Order: sequence, then structure tokens, then C-alpha cells
Amino acid sequence: MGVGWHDGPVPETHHVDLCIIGSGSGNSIPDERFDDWRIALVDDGPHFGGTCLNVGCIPTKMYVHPADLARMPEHAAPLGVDLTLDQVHWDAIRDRIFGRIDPISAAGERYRAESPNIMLFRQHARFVSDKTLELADGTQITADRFVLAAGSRIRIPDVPGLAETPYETSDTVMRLAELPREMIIAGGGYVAAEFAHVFSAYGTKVTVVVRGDRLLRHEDDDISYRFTRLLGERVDLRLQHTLCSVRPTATEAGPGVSVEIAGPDGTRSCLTADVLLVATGRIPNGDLLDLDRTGVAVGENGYVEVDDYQRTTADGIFALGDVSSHCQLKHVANHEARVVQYNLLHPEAMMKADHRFIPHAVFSSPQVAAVGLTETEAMDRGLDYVVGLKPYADTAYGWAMGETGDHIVKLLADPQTAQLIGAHLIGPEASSLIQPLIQAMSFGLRADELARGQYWIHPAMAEVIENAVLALPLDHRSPGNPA
Ligand SMILES: Cc1cc2nc3c(=O)[nH]c(=O)nc-3n(C[C@H](O)[C@H](O)[C@H](O)COP(=O)(O)OP(=O)(O)OC[C@H]3O[C@@H](n4cnc5c(N)ncnc54)[C@H](O)[C@@H]3O)c2cc1C
Ligand SMILES: NC(=O)c1ccc[n+]([C@@H]2O[C@H](COP(=O)([O-])OP(=O)(O)OC[C@H]3O[C@@H](n4cnc5c(N)ncnc54)[C@H](O)[C@@H]3O)[C@@H](O)[C@H]2O)c1
Repeated sequence: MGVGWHDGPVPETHHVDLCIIGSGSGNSIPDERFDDWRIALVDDGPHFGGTCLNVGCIPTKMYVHPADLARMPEHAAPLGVDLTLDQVHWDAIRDRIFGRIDPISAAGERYRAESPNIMLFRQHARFVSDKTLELADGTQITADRFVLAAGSRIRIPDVPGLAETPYETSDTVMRLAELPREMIIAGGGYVAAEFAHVFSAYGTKVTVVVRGDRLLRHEDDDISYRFTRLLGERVDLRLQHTLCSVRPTATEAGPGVSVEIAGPDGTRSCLTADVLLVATGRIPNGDLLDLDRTGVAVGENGYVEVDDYQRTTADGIFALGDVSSHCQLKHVANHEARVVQYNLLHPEAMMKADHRFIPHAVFSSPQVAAVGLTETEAMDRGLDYVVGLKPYADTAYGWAMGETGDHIVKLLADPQTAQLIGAHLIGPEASSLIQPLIQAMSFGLRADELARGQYWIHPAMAEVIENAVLALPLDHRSPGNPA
């Protein structure tokens, strides 16, 4: 049986047409067009269906919506409406979310297990030789084609004491038995921004420890500094602080954590809480697959290298999603899964993935959404660009909502071609409002056409997009159009 990494009886061997590693986005590949393919689907996760469904996009946003509701009294009071938040029922929120998600995951697993042409293996897999995969129980799978959809896992920082201290991650924090009274969040990215909103809205006292001078440092400066200031009004932000050490504590109230942090001048201080949430990024899972044994090259920071067709450096092996994409976003993994699916079915006429305009959104409060270049990136590239900026407060719907000027839409455009090159939003419904801007960039619509070539419903919130486009110093006259 060759180079096994297990002890035990002689294992089984299977040959299939296609082997998919990862039941997240990889699971969307087999449809009825693959009914005459023999397929092996391998996943080692505790829940079938990958990150987005079980511990990612879907449950987090199901936590965000009740958090937005819990903040309604704050939003309503300045408008003359007194609301009171009586209580947040953590167990009811949690059980609604997982009462919905867990059966979907289980049904998905059952469906695949019962599919006549699919063998489902719920084990860890790694390559032992060219196009030969070995599972934890020693089963070997050879395949004509492989799809690596193995995702990413949480990066745990090397902090003294952390390994000996109970802590939470995004994989675990959503299933806590009780709402924490106090929480320390380490990190200043997506996960920190979203959970700081969720838990503080539910009533947890949240402290966020961030290495840099702001959260969401990859956003445009006008957005990230604004977001940091606004979140700082609701939670205790320790900017420019590093984690020195962590240790478990026990008080009358129960077990907890003590975290020593150091500020920019080296001054040390101590934070305590009942829960520590580590939110310091994710690393791709390629390193756990022994990819060198099958000729798959791994590039910078451990991401599997792929070409425009999602092909790895090994013939017949494709990769998609977090294992190969620096973006680590579900809509990117979904797009790439569609590309891989097409290319498996059409090997003679493959299609390319489209990575030109990848948007993202942070579902915090306020929401943040962006696509394209930040102003700093445009400057660094030496591009000629113009800026259009509009506060929500300058639009009729902004007046209705009592907007004060904190929330903005900022656009960058090329003054020669009038093409948008970047869009950055912070404010209500940013994740939805950005869509016409993504559309304009994707289809090459000029900014002046976008503003004046269609009706914008008055006085809807989307007028802030229209007005931001009109604020770009371009010639917006376009005869014969609705406006
Ligand atoms: C808290 C959180 C919130 C998020 N929110 C959003 C959001 O709002 N919007 C958004 O676009 N993205 C969001 N994301 C990111 C998104 O979830 C991921 O980009 C996406 O799920 C990645 O999909 P994938 O198919 O590449 O990998 P996954 O869905 O992670 O699937 C990989 C699967 O492969 C299995 N696996 C890995 N290695 C092996 C192996 N060697 N053998 C067997 N099985 C293996 C894993 O167990 C896993 O089930 C969020 C992520 C997190 C953590
Ligand atoms: N709305 C969304 O689309 C969404 C939501 C959540 C997560 N995600 C995805 O999940 C990924 C993981 O999210 P995340 O917030 O964990 O990662 P992130 O990359 O967004 O942020 C990581 C943060 O941790 C900090 N950090 C890294 N190492 C550290 C260390 N040793 N000590 C202290 N701080 C450290 C970084 O400076 C950064 O602030 C994201 O990259 C994103 O793609 C997306």
C-alpha cells in the first residue's frame, strides 16, 4: 500500500473520475450534468457544507440582524420615538440560527451520501503521490481530476499563555452557552468589526485590541478612520496595542481570561473578561494536503497557485475559494466554483475567472462596502483620478433617517474615460447600495451615463449613489436621457 501515514489493516482503494476536497463551495460542483461521473467528495469538517454555512457568512449575518434591531432605540430616540430594549435572549437567538442551519447541513450531507454516483468521505485527506489521495483511515483515492476546495482555517497568533487559556474563535463563539458579560476581541479585521457590533449591541461590554491605529485598515482611509471613530463610541478600543500574554482566571462570577497588552510606548496594562475572542485572520489549508507530492505549487502565504482557468500547476487539478484566493470571500469562491464546474465539463473550451471588480462588505454598524481601488492605491499607482464624495445626510432620505454626516459614499473615477475605479461606502445598507456601482464597473458603464442615463427613485436612499456620482468633477450632461 506504499507511503501510508496510518497504522492498521490494508485499506481500500477507489478510482473516480473526479475527487473534490471540501464540501463548502466544492459541494456546488456536482449537478445533474455530472450524473454519469464517479465522484468522491471528501470533507473533514465537524459540519458538512463548509465555512459559509456553518461558521461564516450565514450565521454571522443572522446574528447581525438581531443586533441591528437591538440598537433601534438609539436610532429612534433622536427622531422623537422612544423605544426600549427589554432583553436580548441569547439562547433564543442562537437556537433560531442553528435550528435553521444545522438541519440544512445535515440534509446536504444526507443528499450527497445517498447520491448514487457520489462517495462521501468524512475524513481528513492528503496526497501521498501523484493524483493519489489518502484518507485518515488509509483509504486511497485516485482520480482523473481533482478539485481543491479545502478553504482556510483560523490563524492563532503566537502569544505566551494562549495555548493554556480557553479562548473562542469565530468557529466557536456563536455557539456559546451564555451571552458573555465582558469580551476581549483580539484583531481589527472583518471578524472583529462584526462581532464587536453583535456582542456590544446585545449588551456585552466589549474591548477590542488592535495592533494598528485603526480597524479595517485595508479600506480607504476615509472609511477606516471613520469606522474606527464610530465603533469607538460603542466599545473600548485599544489601538496600537499588542498582546503580550494571556492567562486563565477564575472569579466568583466564573472562569475568565486575563490579557496583558502593551501600548505604543511600551506601557503594559491588564484587561480581564469572561471571554477572549481571537480574530486575527485565516490561513489557507493547502499546507495540510501535502501538495508537493502531486505537483501542485503553493505561492505566497500558502495559497495554491492557479491560472485564469483555476488550474493549478498539476495537470487535471483545479483549485478554488479560500485555499487559492487571497480575497477569502464566499462570492469569490462561488464564482470560481462555477468556473471550475464549466471547465470540468468543457475541457476543450475553458472559461476564465473574472477577478476584475471584487466587492466586499463588512456587516458591522455602520456597514462598510467597497469595490476597486482605494485612494491610496490610486495614488501609489500614479493614476490620474477624481473624487466624488457625498454624505448620506445630504439626501432627502438621509434627512428622514436623521443622518448627521458620519456616513458617506466616496467614489474615484478616471477623468479621461469617466470610468469608476473605486467605490467606498460607510453607512446604512452599504452592502446593497453599492451594487449599481459594481454593475457600472463590471459592464464598463461611464459614470455620467450611470448618473444621467436612468431614473433614480426619489426620495430613496439610493439617491446618495446618484449624488456621489454627480459629485465627481466630470461632464454629466447627456442629452435625451431621463434626468
Ligand atoms: C466568521 C466569518 C464570517 C464570514 N462572512 C462572510 C461574508 O459575510 N461574506 C463573504 O463573502 N465571506 C464571508 N466569510 C468568508 C467565507 O466564509 C469563505 O470565503 C468561504 O466560505 C470559503 O469557501 P471555500 O469553499 O473556499 O472553503 P470552506 O467553505 O471552508 O470549505 C472547505 C472545506 O474543506 C474541508 N477540508 C479542508 N482541508 C481538508 C482536508 N485536507 N481533507 C478533507 N477536508 C478538508 C474543511 O473542513 C471545509 O469543510 C466569512 C468567514 C468567516 C470565518
Ligand atoms: N463580511 C465578510 O465578508 C467577512 C466577515 C468575516 C470574515 N470574513 C473573511 O474571513 C477572513 C478572516 O477574518 P478576520 O477578521 O479574522 O481576518 P482579517 O484579515 O480581516 O483581520 C485580521 C486582523 O488581525 C490582526 N492580526 C493579525 N495577526 C495578529 C497578531 N499576531 N496579533 C494581533 N493582531 C493580529 C490584523 O492586523 C487584522 O486587524 C477575512 O479575511 C475575510 O475574508 C469576511
